[in-house]
Amino acid sequence: MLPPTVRLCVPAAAVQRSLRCGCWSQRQASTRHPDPGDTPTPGNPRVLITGGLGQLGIGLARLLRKQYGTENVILSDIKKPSDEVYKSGPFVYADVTDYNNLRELVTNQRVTWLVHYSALLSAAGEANVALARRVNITGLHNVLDLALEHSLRLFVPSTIGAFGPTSPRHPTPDLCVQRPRTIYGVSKVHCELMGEYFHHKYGLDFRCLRYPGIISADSEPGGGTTDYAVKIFHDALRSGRFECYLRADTRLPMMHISDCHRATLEFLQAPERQLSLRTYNIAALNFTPGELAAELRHHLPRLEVIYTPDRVRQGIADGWPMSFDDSNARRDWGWRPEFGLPELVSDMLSTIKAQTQKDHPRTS
Ligand SMILES: NC(=O)c1ccc[n+]([C@@H]2O[C@H](COP(=O)([O-])OP(=O)(O)OC[C@H]3O[C@@H](n4cnc5c(N)ncnc54)[C@H](O)[C@@H]3O)[C@@H](O)[C@H]2O)c1
Ligand SMILES: C[C@@H](O)[C@H](N)C(=O)O
Repeated sequence: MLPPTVRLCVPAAAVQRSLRCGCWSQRQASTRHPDPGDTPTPGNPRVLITGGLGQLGIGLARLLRKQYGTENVILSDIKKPSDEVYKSGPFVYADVTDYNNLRELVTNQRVTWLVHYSALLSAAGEANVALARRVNITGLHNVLDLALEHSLRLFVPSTIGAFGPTSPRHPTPDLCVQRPRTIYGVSKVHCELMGEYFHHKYGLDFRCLRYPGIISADSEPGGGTTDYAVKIFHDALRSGRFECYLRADTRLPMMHISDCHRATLEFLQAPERQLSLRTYNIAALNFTPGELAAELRHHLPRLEVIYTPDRVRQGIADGWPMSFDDSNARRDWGWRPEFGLPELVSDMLSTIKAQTQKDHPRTS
């Protein structure tokens, strides 16, 4: 429960900001208007996903829509959706750096859960630190204020990138030294701490999972250090050759996208009394590029991989965890991954082949 002074104080700050920032009506054109529909209840939330057109958002929306109904899950982004996404359910333009834009959306659509996916990932952040600060830090402040003002359940993912070279790396526990050396990592530690602070001080229902590198077949990664583990599948099938920007022995925690989406849903649904932490590591597997290539060669024996380490991404990976200790998530809310390395590789290959067959029926 918020103390009365805080309840009064947060909306006042929001109103001041809304006066400074102006309005957002020019963006209505790109909106597939959601139907505000049934009254949201704790068992039937109304969910807004920010940054929803990246690697993770569309798949999570699909899962949440199965559970809570298509009209109750609104995807948003600053990018234009494909026809398929646009037709699949509600989509609205939302720039997370624009507080008024978000506030109007949350109010008009009676949003009760906010999944905040907008971010610049690790490599993209190093390439544009100023933009990463704006999207990852200002954007986060906007959603935290909104979540507090409207009593939302707020889910924000963190990452293996929230740790740095001085953290224990093999395995990395939930609670330990966190001194990341990327703007991405710094913004995620800031997020973890701000969310937990708002939870302890004002009772905000803040929930955060530290995701490993996520591997998906039908959505592209958006500028991270772990992207190689997606691209290798596409190049292996297309040309039988892959040039890797990490050394063969660079071990990182990874996860199949289905496990990531299921973990997110299960964590969002977990009763508050079961959560002893607000930020949890989740793990599935960890491997090196060399081990991934060896597993791929069980299917494609002639695969050729050459290693040309990229200074920036190798530097980032060298300071990240090699494996994650997720025992708290397993104990508190029953987290269990399903995909090991052989299952992940088989699934990626068959999904990409099926996709290619669908897109180019004569060439495959
Ligand atoms: N994919 C992974 O391996 C991974 C691992 C750990 C954590 N995460 C976290 O999960 C979340 C989603 O990751 P993803 O892989 O889908 O990222 P992504 O880079 O693929 O997508 C991010 C989306 O944010 C959008 N965006 C950028 N600026 C914006 C703005 N001003 N307003 C609104 N949207 C904006 C982009 O258009 C993009 O669609 C991120 O917070 C990321 O840190 C991802
Ligand atoms: C690990 C994760 O946060 C993201 N895939 C990145 O490499 O930046």
